[in-house]
Amino acid sequence: MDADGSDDEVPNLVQLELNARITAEQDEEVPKLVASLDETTLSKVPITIVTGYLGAGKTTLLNYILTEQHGKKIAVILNEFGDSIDIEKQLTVSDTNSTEASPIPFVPLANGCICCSVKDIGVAAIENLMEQRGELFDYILLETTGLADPGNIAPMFWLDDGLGSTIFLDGIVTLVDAKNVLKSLDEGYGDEKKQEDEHDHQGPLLTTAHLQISHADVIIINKTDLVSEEELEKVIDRIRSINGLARIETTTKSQVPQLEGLVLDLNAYDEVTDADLRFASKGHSHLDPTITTTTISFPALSPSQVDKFDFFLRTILWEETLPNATPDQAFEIHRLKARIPVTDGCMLLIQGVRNIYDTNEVKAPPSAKGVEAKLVLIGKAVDQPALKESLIATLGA
Ligand SMILES: Nc1nc2c(ncn2[C@@H]2O[C@H](COP(=O)(O)OP(=O)(O)OP(=O)(O)O)[C@@H](O)[C@H]2O)c(=O)[nH]1
Ligand SMILES: [Zn+2]
Repeated sequence: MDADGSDDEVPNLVQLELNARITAEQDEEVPKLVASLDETTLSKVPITIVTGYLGAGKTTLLNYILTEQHGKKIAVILNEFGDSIDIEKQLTVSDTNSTEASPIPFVPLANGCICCSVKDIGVAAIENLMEQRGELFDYILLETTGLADPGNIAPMFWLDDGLGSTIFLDGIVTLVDAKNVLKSLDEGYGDEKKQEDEHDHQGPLLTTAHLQISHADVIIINKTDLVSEEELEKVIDRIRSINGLARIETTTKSQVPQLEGLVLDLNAYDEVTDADLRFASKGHSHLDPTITTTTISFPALSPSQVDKFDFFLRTILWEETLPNATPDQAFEIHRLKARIPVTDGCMLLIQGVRNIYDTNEVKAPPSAKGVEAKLVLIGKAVDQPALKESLIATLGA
């Protein structure tokens, strides 16, 4: 885990101050605290990380979801102080269980969802919260603070099955403020600290906005009411050039047309489909000087090249150097997806975030016959020719 991943201890809960008004109607709908978690019947709960720059519309999205009648039991976790106040103000809060005897800082809502606030985030913390609550939820949504780097958060929740966690990472949704995002990308607007850091290194600016866009599986461009159609097109093009893998949606007031595929059921970390990689492979532009998406295509691997390919990945992700080639510029990989056919009829599906990656070997579908291998990289200087040269040289070595 990298330097920032030090959130191993269970964080303190931030007590929501509730001035609860209990109505008879709500009282009936609010589920009571019952059974504790039963390991044997437990299925894993997907967690979606909702990120986005300051004021982009994260809380607006979560409020929208919490008040909609979608028939789903969603636990919303806020990783910030300010928003607990928003939620308290904006939602009719029922607090049947929070007498002195109950330390649980959840706000149960009329549609079966709950909301709570944590100071720090971590798998243990969230599992504890779920256990405390004694109920199963269909989904967990975690709103990070506006300055969070999702590349540090995602690996915490992207766990191997073997670890027996009760939650799994479904994906990362990044809210973008259509009006301010270009400024944020160009100037690190409101982001002075990052900017100072960047001045120490040379090269184009890497802002929080870049990090939040490059790690996203879904990007919701919000506040479209504040920009013209031309401006919106520019925003979409810039974002697409940074992240060619993410699904992009535009909204006003964070009102997503549906939850499935945009906020829930993203499955962004459990498979790599052809469709996932198709868009990224349509050539790349250089609208953003800092972060870009690039696709490296190469022939299917022979079984003896599989280990060599893995060595290539380990070297670029863990050593941050190129085997058998010299990089022209320092590179930095934020996100990686690959579909690699092997000539023995297997297919390698590879997922990566920062320096962590996971390879799944599946039987290649018939449609994969004669298809090239594709490695998609999102990051800094990932489009330099030396990367492909290194790969080809390593496979041939
Ligand atoms: N004009 C306009 N305003 C919006 C839209 N969506 C949200 N807002 C407003 O923008 C402000 C910030 O929205 P939030 O949802 O609090 O943003 P956030 O990302 O949670 O902000 P932080 O938690 O402070 O980082 C609020 O006043 C919202 O009402 C939109 O589509 N158009
Ligand atoms: Zn917020």
